[in-house]
Amino acid sequence: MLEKILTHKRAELSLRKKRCPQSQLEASLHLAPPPRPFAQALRFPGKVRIIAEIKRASPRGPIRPDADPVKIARLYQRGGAAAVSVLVDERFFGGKPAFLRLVRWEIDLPLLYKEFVLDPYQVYEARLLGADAVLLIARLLRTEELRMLKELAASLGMDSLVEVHSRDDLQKALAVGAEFIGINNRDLATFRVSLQTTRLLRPLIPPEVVVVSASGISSPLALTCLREWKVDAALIGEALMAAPDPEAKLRELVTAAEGGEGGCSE
Ligand SMILES: O=P(O)(O)OC[C@@H](O)[C@@H](O)c1c[nH]c2ccccc12
Repeated sequence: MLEKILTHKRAELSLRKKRCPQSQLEASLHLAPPPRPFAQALRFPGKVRIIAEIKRASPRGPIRPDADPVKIARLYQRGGAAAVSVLVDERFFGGKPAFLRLVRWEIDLPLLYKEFVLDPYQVYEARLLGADAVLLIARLLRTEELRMLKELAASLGMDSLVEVHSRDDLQKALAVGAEFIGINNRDLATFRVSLQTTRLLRPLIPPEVVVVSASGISSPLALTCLREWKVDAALIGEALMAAPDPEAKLRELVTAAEGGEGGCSE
């Protein structure tokens, strides 16, 4: 599946570059709303902050296919999210780049451009749409590519959330000096999810790095564990998007993330 996504993404990119060349994106950057700090908005020792994700579908199928991204963004802001992640991939995740621009007008929270970023073109696009951070998946990029994209994002005022799933990925992230790391509990090739990925990789990350745990987080108990493991933030998509009342679900999770009762029994 991952190969299929990447093949499609490369074809899509070459088409989009023809329609709107990178030079045009670069020339329009002055029109973008100014970038805001993303990673630092998540630092709250003793608490886990929540990055709520707007995700209408996943490669496994539809989640909330007709969801209005603007309405969901408003619910997320009201429900206590610290930041919002917007899926922009259309083919596999039901997103659209335009969602990010619409959400940027609607709410004040920092925004993450959630995409399979392979090319500088996408980093310029992210900024033009109003993103404050971009996702860079270590597994998909060589160390030098990762470094180059991270530096480009920084030069445009954005943070890079470097996503890791293994020790090899983490080594790459640390080699490029990532100060913002996302541990993906889901293996992108097999879709298997385990919170243990966070438990195992967290201690290998230096304390000054802002750490996010992503994927498969759906219960107050999971948040209690993440708090015990000293993770700064949890990135949550499906559990919120699939809930009958996403705002109520978010409030329930925020309460646990800020220090509810009970210990982690994982
Ligand atoms: O819906 P979940 O299980 O809460 O997961 C959210 C997020 O972690 C997931 O959407 C994700 C993590 N890394 C990605 C890379 C590309 C696309 C999507 C993702």
